[in-house]
Amino acid sequence: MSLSVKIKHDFGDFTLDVAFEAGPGVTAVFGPSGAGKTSVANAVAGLFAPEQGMVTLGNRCLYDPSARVNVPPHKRRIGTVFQDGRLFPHLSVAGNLDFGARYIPRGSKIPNRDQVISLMEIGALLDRRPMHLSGGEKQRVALARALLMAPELLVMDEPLAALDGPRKDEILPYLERFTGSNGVPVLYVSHSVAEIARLADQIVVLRAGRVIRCDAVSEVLSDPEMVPLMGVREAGSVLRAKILGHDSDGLSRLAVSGGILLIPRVQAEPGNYIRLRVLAQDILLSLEAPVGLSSRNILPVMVLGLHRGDGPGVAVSLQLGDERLLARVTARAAQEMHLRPGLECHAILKATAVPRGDIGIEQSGDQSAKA
Ligand SMILES: Nc1ncnc2c1ncn2[C@@H]1O[C@H](COP(=O)(O)OP(=O)(O)OP(=O)(O)O)[C@@H](O)[C@H]1O
Repeated sequence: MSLSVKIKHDFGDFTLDVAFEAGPGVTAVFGPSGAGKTSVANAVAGLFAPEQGMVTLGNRCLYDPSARVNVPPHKRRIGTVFQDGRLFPHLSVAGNLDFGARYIPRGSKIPNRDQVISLMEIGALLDRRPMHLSGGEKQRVALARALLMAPELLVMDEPLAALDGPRKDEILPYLERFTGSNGVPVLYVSHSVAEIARLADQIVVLRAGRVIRCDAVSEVLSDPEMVPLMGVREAGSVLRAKILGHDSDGLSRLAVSGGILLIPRVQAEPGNYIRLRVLAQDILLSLEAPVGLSSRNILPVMVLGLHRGDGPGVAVSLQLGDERLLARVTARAAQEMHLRPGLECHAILKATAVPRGDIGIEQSGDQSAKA
């Protein structure tokens, strides 16, 4: 099932002019505040009718003003999850979960209610009203409700934005299960690079109402040209790694394309795949293979390109096996080391540089989508 979006709308002092295709898996819509992300999500969900354009899902046209087509939100087969949960306050959790079922067309493949409840661990909450739920619990119920509508697409608009840091970390594994287990494509609006690195497969980057990039997450996040938009502290790459084993000293051994990495113990069994976000600022470069260094993570890489920003830093994209790595060094170091495309060198990553929040466990049903 693929989503095709082509919309144009003049808000007066802001023009939205966006076109992209989203395939299976999770497609992030990323951009700074005011770039048009929510307007895109609303146009897809049927909550906003742009002046021109077309929205199609699979072979169904959902919106085409020139042909007077505007399928109402509840008939679009799109599950929505917003920042504030938007649960019905007068219904219990069970009532909220069952609400969407009335709009499921006959013959649809309906998800198993008990399985969804257990996936989101909300079995103990079924009799409660939303006002008696925590922010994280509300979002888990909203996720379950969206899934139980048997949607053909899920639209999530900043589903974690209203939660504080620890609450975000708590709900991210549910989102991973959610996006990884059901095979329904997801349009995920966020301005958080960390969330996108962990959850998304593709990314549509918006700036001032236009699409400036639409590609695989691993490509976009490791592109040095994207660093100004991501923010220098957030810039980094996403690596797919297989857990080889857990050592007795508390480190896990991972195979990444092009080498082996050691990082603090990962909470998943050997054989599983994880995605690892490696920040550009946590990578050192060395022309020679370093000896006598405390870091065990020394990977052979080749310089692909450099991007000089306004500050003292240079973003360096690197080829690591089949993957891309992004490093940030000072312009002075880049000059003195004569860093240039084609140069072979060594990337060094401190084992403790990858925080737990930057590790996503891939769900077994989703290997192909995240490959
Ligand atoms: N109904 C409206 N009337 C006038 N302008 C609007 C309307 N809706 C959105 N806009 C404008 O369109 C632009 C994009 O808004 P939108 O909410 O889609 O951006 P966003 O990327 O989701 O931003 P944020 O991350 O801050 O939520 C903004 O400049 C906003 O002021």
